[in-house]
Amino acid sequence: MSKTFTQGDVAAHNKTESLWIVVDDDVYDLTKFQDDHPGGKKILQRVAGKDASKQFWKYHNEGILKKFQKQLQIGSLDTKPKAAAPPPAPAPAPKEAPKRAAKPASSEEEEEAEALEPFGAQIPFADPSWYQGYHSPYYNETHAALRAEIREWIDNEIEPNVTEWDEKKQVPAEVYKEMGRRGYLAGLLGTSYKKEYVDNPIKSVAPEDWDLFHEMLLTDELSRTGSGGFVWNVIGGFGIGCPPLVKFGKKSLVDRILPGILNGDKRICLAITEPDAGSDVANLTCEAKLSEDGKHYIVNGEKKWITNGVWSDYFTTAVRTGGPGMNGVSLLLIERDFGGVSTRRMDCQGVWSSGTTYITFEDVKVPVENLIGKENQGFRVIMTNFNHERIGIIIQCLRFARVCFEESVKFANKRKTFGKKLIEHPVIRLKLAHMARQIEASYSWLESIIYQCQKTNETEAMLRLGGPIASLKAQSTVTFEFCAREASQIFGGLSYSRGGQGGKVERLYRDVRAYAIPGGSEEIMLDLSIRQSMKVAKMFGGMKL
Ligand code: HEM
Repeated sequence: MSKTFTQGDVAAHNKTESLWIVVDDDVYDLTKFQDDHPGGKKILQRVAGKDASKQFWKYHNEGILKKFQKQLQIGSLDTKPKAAAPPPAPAPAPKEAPKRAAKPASSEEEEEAEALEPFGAQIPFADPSWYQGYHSPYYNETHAALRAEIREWIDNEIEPNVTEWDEKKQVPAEVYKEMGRRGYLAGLLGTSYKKEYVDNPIKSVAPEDWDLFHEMLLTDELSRTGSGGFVWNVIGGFGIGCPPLVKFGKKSLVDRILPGILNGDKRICLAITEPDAGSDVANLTCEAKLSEDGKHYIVNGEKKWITNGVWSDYFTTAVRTGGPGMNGVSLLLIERDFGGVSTRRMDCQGVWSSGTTYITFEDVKVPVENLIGKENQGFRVIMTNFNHERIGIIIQCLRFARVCFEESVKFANKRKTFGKKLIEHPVIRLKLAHMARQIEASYSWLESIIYQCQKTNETEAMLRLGGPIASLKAQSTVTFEFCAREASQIFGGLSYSRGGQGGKVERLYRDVRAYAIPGGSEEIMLDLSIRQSMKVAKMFGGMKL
């Protein structure tokens, strides 16, 4: 936007027929837009030809400018200070970057390691503390480079559109493709980076340096959009449907279908829950009967609340191949092309753009090569997968809680009631304080668990971390719910209506149950956390009570 104008130029356009305003030293021509302005045209006509920055920021958040700038900005004031040169694009981390993350070397080396440069808006508690220059044993320059790479993409290309996508209940297919093109999908499997299966490995981190903190960061930064629907659209089905294939599928099956998925051309989801079996997985009824020649399973049954099902090419499906209970369950990779698969979109309270689906399988003929793991031993695969799923839920919930906090802090610093800004009222600060303490405590526990996952093999993690992960899942959904509620009270009516300044909070409030119920409800999680932890402590020879 190279054109410059004087104050006088702008002042000359102070009529309905030619209506210009200034916001933050930039000049906008609202002549055509005034009739479409959701706040009304009269309010714009009152500030025609003037600097309307103060009025603008009173009624809108940053997203509005991002969205409309291209269309309405015609230039800047000649008095606008020159922008500083943009920071250099994130470069691949140098090979010799200090490897503090989850690989603390000698204590001497650790002492020498400096905290990373501050990053982001520097609002305390709105980002994790290492974004504000706090020391951390978990992160190094590769994490900082990845963080900058994702944030740039989200801020510029995703966030401005998320509300529209949520209302349409669909994210353009191109965005999932872009996830593949950027090499993100290959890093979201709860294991090492799958470089050999992708055309473009991730830019800012060498695949051999990839760790679970990079994975956490990716999910966390995607969640800054403040939309469970968006996050689930791009990684929901994939993040839970693909890991069982990668970890337990036959090599020939993995080689055939994984590249299409990781490059963003094909989509996969996890189909476990049924109309009559949710957290009670051992009771599922969708059946798979082996054909007489032993070459196929014939699958019949229904699945419900399946994220991404409507758009999926592949379904990692729990089926009954044996007798009742957990020892008769197997996992099959069902392909839509086999025929007999019907998907219907479900209307739900939240996560609108995630594509929650009802599926029917009618005489679907599935080759035995598509069995994931061993016959009748699918329950173990499902249980292993749960840890990864729950950690994903925890990361998202804690970032959503931070979004509620961040939106509240920003709003409380501009909205005035009874002659004072909201932030000057102790009752509002108390709300923020209760939000922050829960977010930070939960996040520190999350970092510790991620570190344990990194140090522990999958079986040990399933046994020893299953209890703490279940507990933290409940802790994070309760924290999210609390923050969504308190943010909503702070925004008042603005978070009761959809869109606008309280739009993110309103949306997240609706998304809460999509986190508190699936992946193990709060009640089941809390009970499991104690049962599992006690059982494992006994198994490992401790707790002689
Ligand atoms: C670049 C110029 C502007 C654009 C693109 C714009 C755009 C919008 C949009 C999209 C909304 C819908 C609510 C939302 O999504 O936030 C809105 C609402 C509103 N706008 Fe503007 N606006 C502009 C300038 C202004 C100015 C200068 C004023 C005041 C003098 C104003 C006052 C309002 C009011 C009062 C509302 C209703 C807020 C509510 O529902 O609580 N707008 N505007």
